[in-house]
Amino acid sequence: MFSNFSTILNPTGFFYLVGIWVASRLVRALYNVSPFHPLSHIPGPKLAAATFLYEAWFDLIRGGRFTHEIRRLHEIYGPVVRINPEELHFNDPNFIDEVYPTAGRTRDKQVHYVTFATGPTAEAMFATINHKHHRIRRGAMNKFFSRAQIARLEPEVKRLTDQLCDKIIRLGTKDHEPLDITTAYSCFTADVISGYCFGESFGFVEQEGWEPNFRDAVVGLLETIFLFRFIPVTKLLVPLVPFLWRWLPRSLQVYMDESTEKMPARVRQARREFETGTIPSRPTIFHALLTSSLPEAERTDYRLTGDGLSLNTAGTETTAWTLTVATYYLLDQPETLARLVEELQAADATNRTWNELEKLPYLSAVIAEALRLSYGVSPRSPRIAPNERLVYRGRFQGREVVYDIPPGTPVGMSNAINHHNEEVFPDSHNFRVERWLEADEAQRRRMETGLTSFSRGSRSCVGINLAYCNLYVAMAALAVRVLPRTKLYQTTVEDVAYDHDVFVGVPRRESKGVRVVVS
Ligand code: HEM
Repeated sequence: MFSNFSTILNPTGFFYLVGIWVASRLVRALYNVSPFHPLSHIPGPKLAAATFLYEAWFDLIRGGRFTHEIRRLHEIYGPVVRINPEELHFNDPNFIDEVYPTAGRTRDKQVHYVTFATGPTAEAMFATINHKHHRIRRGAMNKFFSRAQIARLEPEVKRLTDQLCDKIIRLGTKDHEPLDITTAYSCFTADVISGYCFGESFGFVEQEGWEPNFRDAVVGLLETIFLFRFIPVTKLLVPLVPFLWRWLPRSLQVYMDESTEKMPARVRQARREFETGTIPSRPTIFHALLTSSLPEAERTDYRLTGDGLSLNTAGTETTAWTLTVATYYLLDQPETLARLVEELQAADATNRTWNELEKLPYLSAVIAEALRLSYGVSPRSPRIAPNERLVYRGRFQGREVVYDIPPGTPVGMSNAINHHNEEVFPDSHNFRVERWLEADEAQRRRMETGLTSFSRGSRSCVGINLAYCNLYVAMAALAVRVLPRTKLYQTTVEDVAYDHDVFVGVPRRESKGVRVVVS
């Protein structure tokens, strides 16, 4: 046996093995583009159908630019495109509910999509492949994020919002330094989530300045997703990160400390309280999961830590970026801000509840438009119907097209494409609040369907109520108290315009952020 092993390890054996591997990839690529492949009838470039290298070129090498390429492919090939050997992409709002149906129809996630998750987050609800498995995990979390539960949090969101507005004004009028407003908003959203989910706010708004915060660390970590997706072996390096501690930037150190020390400690404390029957003063998501009907295997410290970490990352930058996009456009379009302030002042908005704020039409339209142009998760988020044959019927270049989609095919749509469908959102690159107010009933329904910021169906955002509560309460207060005394500083539309994906959509790399000065 050892002599066989050493034969393989000698240079000839090694090249022999590499040769076999390359030949097997070539045979696979040929099969992928052959008429025998079950997706051979779906249009798309042959190279994309042959190999994942096509996608890797745009996402890994060119840095998160595959969604732009997918948009281009739809222009050439129509509403359904085969974007890699196994996966289809759709550009048709009428098909949203087929790709993302409610829990009654089975939808798995695709391994290729979630493979970037590492460590405990690979065990989080978000990364769960199997539909039934996900339903069990999600069932335990839904109640914690229900509208009624979030409404109880409202006084805390209000308190943090006031603290945020006070601090922006205090620091802005003291040192007159330009402020990267996303950093401030990220401090706020991280504090809300930590206060609600983990029983204790991180205190980023309360601290003297805006540092530390998780913003740079989260964006930095999201930058790794394509590396992990296309070269999964690089995930083996992740356990080395704690040993690189003192060479890491400060923001990453704070985040790593949170992930590797503090989050597991919170889980352990919640378990101690659960086991000793202690009633916590502020129950956390971990108490909710431990007291739920989750099976024992689902309640390990490791898995609960994964859920905690993913809640932290999922909710912070998404909400902060939506507030940033709203802020940019309101400052860039003074007449829009004036109309919003007029509505808010007439309604005495800073003393209104979330429920009451949601009834204000102009504020709601500002939030909808900010969600549209901030995208949430910008690239595609595929789903698999393992046992269901989907049938797509649509039109392309004046003729009807019908495609039969075999069970087990990953199918997806992208917010960065959905939100620029010109038939649904004419003049889609402009922030036009009025589109939501002037639309007739039918057009409004089309826009509500086409707005997929929180995704749809069984895997849609579990934090949607928390996100809306933050957005309504914070937007109302910021618009009345902060924005009328704020100006953009060396910031243009390029600093909010979608440029590439890092899971969420972000502007060009040279951007210095949305910077403001307060007087
Ligand atoms: C404007 C704010 C937000 C946007 C636009 C947003 C968007 C999304 C989207 C598009 C998904 C689906 C991802 C996929 O298909 O793979 C998602 C899932 C998720 N979001 Fe959010 N989100 C926001 C805020 C939040 C908040 C505040 C939290 C919680 C604190 C949160 C927690 C989650 C979790 C845990 C999932 C995974 C759900 C599951 O797998 O069942 N999000 N979000």
